[in-house]
Amino acid sequence: MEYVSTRGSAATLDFAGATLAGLASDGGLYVPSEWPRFSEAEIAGFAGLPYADLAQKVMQPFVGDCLSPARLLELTREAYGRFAHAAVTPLTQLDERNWLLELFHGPTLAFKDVALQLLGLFFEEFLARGGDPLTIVGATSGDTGSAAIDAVAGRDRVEIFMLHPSGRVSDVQRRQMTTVLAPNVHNLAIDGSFDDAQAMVKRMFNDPDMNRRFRFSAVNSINWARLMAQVVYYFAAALQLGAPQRRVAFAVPTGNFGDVFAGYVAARMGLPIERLIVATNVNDILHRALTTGDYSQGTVTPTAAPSMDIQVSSNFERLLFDLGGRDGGALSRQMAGFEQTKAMQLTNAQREGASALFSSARADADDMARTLRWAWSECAEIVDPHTAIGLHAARTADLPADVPVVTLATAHPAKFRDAVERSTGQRPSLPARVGDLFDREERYTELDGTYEAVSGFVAEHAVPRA
Ligand SMILES: Cc1ncc(COP(=O)(O)O)c(C=O)c1O
Ligand SMILES: N[C@@H](CCOP(=O)(O)O)C(=O)O
Repeated sequence: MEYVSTRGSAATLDFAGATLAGLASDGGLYVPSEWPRFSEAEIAGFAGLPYADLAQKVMQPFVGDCLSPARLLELTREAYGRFAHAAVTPLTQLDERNWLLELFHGPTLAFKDVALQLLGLFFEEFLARGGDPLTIVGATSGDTGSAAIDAVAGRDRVEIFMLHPSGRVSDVQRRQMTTVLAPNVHNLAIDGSFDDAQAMVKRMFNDPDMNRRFRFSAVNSINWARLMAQVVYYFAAALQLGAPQRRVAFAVPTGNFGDVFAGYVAARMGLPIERLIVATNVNDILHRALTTGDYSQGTVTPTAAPSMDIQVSSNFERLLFDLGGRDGGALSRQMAGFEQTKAMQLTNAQREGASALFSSARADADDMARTLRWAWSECAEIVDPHTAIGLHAARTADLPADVPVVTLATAHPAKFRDAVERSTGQRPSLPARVGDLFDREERYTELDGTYEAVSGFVAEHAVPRA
């Protein structure tokens, strides 16, 4: 399998190359040159497989000959053996129609672990084949940071710099990052929003001087390997609900459009998905884009679902590329316009293509609180605020009556226990594996939100190319 850039001019890479590169050198994102497709019989044959085995089958076409099937299976077994639930991503029924896909049984209690536990192993595997040490620079609104740090802390030949917006992540999220004291981990709290942090990361990847000195890679969902691993749980859930004979809809709490893009990939691979419902909070650039075609960046409003406080959704570029005829030159011009003016209109092909599979809903603070209370009082489930936004979208979606709706439960409620307690009166406790979080020492560096401050810090602490 070959990987091409959404902006058309970067070198084509294989899976290992795309994983280590993270972002393409022309500023675009890597995507497979074509979508592998399973037949209905092949999908039916996946039913009942253990999660790690299913993961190997779904991912092998993307990995190609960079890893043998036996080696990929060893890695998926190692990654998913670290999860606290035997099913890895168990499915829970809420009512006649609504299901929750619990994606928070990994080490850091959010869906990011599903991909990042594996990505840490891929880095180790591919770095062992030679080349310069890696400098990972990432941006987080709370969850990617802790999952990525857990995945690479203490690993040889990897240094990680994780930028989070100062004061805008929950206490649990911050401590999950800042109490990891491994020498290769650098937490940077910056003035500004997640979008500012993400823009800085992308700028560093395209800074010629920094690139000459350091070999950068990404742990955000701009890295294709992140999304590839997330495709698997769409198959796992749909198979349990009767796919491929039965169609299933998914409601996905969305910020950077990574998780829901993985659902799109599953559909392109042949999984019969009725609809992908993009659920946003009041930071609703995606809801506006999907309903009116207007993709224009507003200012970020802090909410009780802080991981979704995002107004520039990196992976939307992958969708626009695929729906716009895979024309890298045209997309490059469209994105350059957006980067200059902070606004763009979707083309007719992009709008029509998106509306065939996606719909969207926006939840404000009241919608979220009401849904948290509904889940607790009617279904005896405590969900986290992000999941509540997904559930709000699931419950208000216009779908055929016989289609089950799976809401992705993207984080453990204890990560956001103040917000959960405010709405439900229930304070979820932290699972035992992170129980001493508030007794641990914290270490992080506060930086002003300028590129110079961040790149200067990275240049001082990263391991240069040989
Ligand atoms: C708990 C939680 N839910 C939802 C999201 C949104 O996912 P995505 O950015 O892939 O759209 C995030 C952050 O990415 C998150 O941390
Ligand atoms: N919500 C995310 C934001 C980064 O998203 P990513 O999926 O692109 O890494 C977070 O929790 O950090």
